Amino acid sequence: MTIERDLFITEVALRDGSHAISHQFTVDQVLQVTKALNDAGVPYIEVSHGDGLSGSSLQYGFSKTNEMELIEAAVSVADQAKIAVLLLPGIGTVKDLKEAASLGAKMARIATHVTEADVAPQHIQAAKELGMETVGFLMMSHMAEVDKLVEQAKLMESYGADSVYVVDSAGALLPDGVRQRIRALKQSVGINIGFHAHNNLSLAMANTLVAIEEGATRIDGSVRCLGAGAGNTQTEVLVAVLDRMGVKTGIDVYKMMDLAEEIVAPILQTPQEITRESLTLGYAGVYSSFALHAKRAAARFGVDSRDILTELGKRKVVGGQEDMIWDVAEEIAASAKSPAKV
Ligand SMILES: CC[C@H](O)CC(=O)C(=O)O
Ligand SMILES: [Mn+2]
Repeated sequence: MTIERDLFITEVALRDGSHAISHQFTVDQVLQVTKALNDAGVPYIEVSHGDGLSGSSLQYGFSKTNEMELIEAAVSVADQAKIAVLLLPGIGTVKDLKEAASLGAKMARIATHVTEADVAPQHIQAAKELGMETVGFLMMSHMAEVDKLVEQAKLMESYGADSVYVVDSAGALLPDGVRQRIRALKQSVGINIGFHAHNNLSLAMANTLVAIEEGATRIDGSVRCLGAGAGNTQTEVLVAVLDRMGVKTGIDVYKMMDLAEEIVAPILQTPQEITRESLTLGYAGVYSSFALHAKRAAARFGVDSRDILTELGKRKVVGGQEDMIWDVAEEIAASAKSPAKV
């Protein structure tokens, strides 16, 4: 039976949510969550370290369980859903992609900074050769003007991506910024357009609805908001809202509610909410995955995590520069001890 869908939701809790729980997913958790999502009718489920394949490291945080074991577990219970993996060129390699594909992953999302799509062709082409559906994932999209974003999306299209995503990694975009970006992409590229939100300014749902209004048909969500920072667009809520709007997602609302409550909520160390750190991420335009690192650095150096994040925003620090979090914290602590003379 083919399920009718007006758009396709990718559930990212088992990848983006990895940041929120310091990459501590177990095989058992992944089995339970994936099976329930699959049975609810979610078409794509992303499973990887939070920073993508091979992200497990001192820089980004070590995974409790090897992600290939998690991918294999997810594939074993997903008889309808496709398992997706995220890869950041420079962190993950073509070898990782091959391994994930051999385990049954069917979608590769190749993520680059919004101005650096030109590091993606090799990985996109390798994913296509492996028979995977392929996404160009333009992170920190708020940092690029619309024209630049269009240029980069066209590059992703030229490399063979099936879809291109506007990724609001910092949860910093306002609805009008989403509207302009999705509208411009819709007019300029011929592939599917996707949107990935973070809820740091409590705008994930509103921004996602604007993206859909402007023609995005690939949408990310995280159940119970299990994603970096304040999480992503809450999948079970999105499914309910779209159902009320008459938009077909092919996903069962009650099953989503049940899995959110009974399977995902118990995994959370603390409920996902907009804390002062996550609000600062959106306010200052900082990568959502920096929240926990900044909180730890703040505790270590006895400084305010908001000062660290605000300074990172001013310096336009991007993913891959996590070591800067500690440098900035140390600098703030040092300048507090010896304030500059005026
Ligand atoms: C570090 C990768 C990042 O978490 C990808 C992503 O979901 C985003 O940029 O929002
Ligand atoms: Mn994200």
